[in-house]
Amino acid sequence: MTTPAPIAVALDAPDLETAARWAGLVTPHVSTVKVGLELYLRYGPDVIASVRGASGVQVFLDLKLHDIPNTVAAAARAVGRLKPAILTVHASGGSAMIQAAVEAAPNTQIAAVTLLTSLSEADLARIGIEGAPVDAARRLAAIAVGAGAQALVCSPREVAAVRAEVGPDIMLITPGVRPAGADTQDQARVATPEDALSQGADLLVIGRPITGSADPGAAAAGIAAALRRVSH
Ligand SMILES: O=c1ccn([C@@H]2O[C@H](COP(=O)(O)O)[C@@H](O)[C@H]2O)c(=O)[nH]1
Repeated sequence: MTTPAPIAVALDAPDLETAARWAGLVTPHVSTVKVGLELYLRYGPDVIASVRGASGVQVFLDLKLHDIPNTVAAAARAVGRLKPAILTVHASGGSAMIQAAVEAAPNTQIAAVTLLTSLSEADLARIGIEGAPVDAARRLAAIAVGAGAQALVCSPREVAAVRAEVGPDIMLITPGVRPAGADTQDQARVATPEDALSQGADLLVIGRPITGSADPGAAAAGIAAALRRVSH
């Protein structure tokens, strides 16, 4: 029996049955399943138990909270009761907001999203984030860790620089992961699973390259095997 790979499969499914089926297929191969806005807004808290299933796989709740500190604290407290292993907030919400989430959900790792991986350098410039994305990612990472975030979400292209900024103890989570030659779809700042891992990511978020496959279990197993080759 091999150790599950450090992959969070994004269960971005249109319905609960599909999400639970995908979770069942991938959990022998991966450490984590991720529930995002699509499922949570449709089904609410029940979705967590459904995808956790009998395997008890770690659940990552990707709600990307972004509001005033009092509101984020209340939201983090509410979902913290569901015991997700990880909950996301936007780092751009600022120190007080991140700290409020950390204090409100003490049994969940708060992961601050630096810059969405769907944004290109040109997109970022249009919203006032000029220059190389890595500079803003590092700045946001430092703010988030200073506010108590135990994890960060960043592009695999920026993960080495973010690691240099925050040190070895912070969990670095990278979406924007595509196997070589795969369609990047709406992702802009991407890398392969092997590169993300070798650049220092602790947990790779992968959705459609697995769930869009005819056999999600086999797709997850294939990427997990490729990652094992990198780490040996
Ligand atoms: O910067 C971010 C933050 C979160 N995500 C989420 O990750 C998955 C990626 O899915 P793919 O199908 O592999 O593109 C998705 O749930 C996003 O909401 C992100 O992509 N980028």
